[in-house]
Amino acid sequence: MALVARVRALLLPGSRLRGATLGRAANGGGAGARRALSHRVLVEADPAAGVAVVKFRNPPVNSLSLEMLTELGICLEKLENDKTVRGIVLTADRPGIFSAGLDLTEMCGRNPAHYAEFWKAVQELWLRLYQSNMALGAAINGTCPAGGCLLSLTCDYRILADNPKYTIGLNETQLGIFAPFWFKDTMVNTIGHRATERALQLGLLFTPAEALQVGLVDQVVPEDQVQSTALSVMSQWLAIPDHARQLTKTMMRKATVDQLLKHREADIQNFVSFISRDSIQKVLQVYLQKLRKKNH
Ligand SMILES: CCCCCCCCCCC/C=C/C(=O)SCCNC(=O)CCNC(=O)[C@H](O)C(C)(C)COP(=O)(O)OP(=O)(O)OC[C@H]1O[C@@H](n2cnc3c(N)ncnc32)[C@H](O)[C@@H]1OP(=O)(O)O
Repeated sequence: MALVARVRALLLPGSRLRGATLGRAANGGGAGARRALSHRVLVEADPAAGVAVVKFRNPPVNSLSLEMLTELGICLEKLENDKTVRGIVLTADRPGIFSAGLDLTEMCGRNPAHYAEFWKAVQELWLRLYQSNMALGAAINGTCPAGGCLLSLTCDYRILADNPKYTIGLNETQLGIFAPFWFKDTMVNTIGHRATERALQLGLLFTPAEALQVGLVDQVVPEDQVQSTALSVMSQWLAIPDHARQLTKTMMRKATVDQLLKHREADIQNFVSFISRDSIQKVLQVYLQKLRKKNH
């Protein structure tokens, strides 16, 4: 289903996204701050600063399900069309888990049409974020594996909470799957080829100190200062004239974006045939069961 159709489905009577509002904040935020609510994404906009904080709230682990991807896409599209917003900070509504990455239940026991729809939504969100004209910051206030790490890598800078429990990285190989070429390219563009090769083959999840050392994040700060630091760094990015910053960003990212645009359909087909393999289904099911067993 295309984004428009998925949005329609989410807006059907009964959907909690229906009637989402952008009103004056009940609390928090500066003068004139606005707060928009959808089911899984909370937006706190500060028009005076030109910044919106987009908070993930998809319990229990902020996984990127099809619905979460769609809501995030809608929310970003709205912000892109809002002339008062020049920068966005992505964060988790509750500290602990920034995002557990792609929702594994979307990749297990479904049919090929579902896998294709899901992968298309992952591509769309990546394209929207990676090509965004806005300045994007990640205030990483929790653990950040795989697809969660990818989200943060689409941003222009990353601030990570100084908590050794919070790890970040593309750990796909540890699950028995692997990061597709555009995940890899996004990481190469951030930390370079050799560090990416090592990180991806070993499926490394970096502690804050390691992430800082390898350049996966730009700053590690005390947990209660992640958002305020991300906002203060944002003011440096917004001090640059938009057109100059945007042209530079496009120049840096265009080749990577073009690769996916050129191979988009093939990438979907490759994903569908890979994820549909019995052997891959089995490893994903075992991994999910292990996660679930912990709690039962
Ligand atoms: C030629 C081929 C071309 C293309 C090939 C492409 C190949 C495929 C590419 C796919 C790329 C994949 C990207 C991903 O993002 S995969 C997801 C990776 N994520 C993880 O490994 C994280 C897994 N989760 C955890 O480690 C922990 O849950 C976490 C540390 C995040 C939190 O721990 P905590 O103890 O707080 O919480 P629980 O583990 O108890 O989890 C609570 C419940 O949430 C469920 N859960 C967790 N993570 C996920 C997830 N990613 N998706 C769905 N559900 C998840 C977990 O099972 C618990 O459920 P129950 O409440 O039912 O027990």
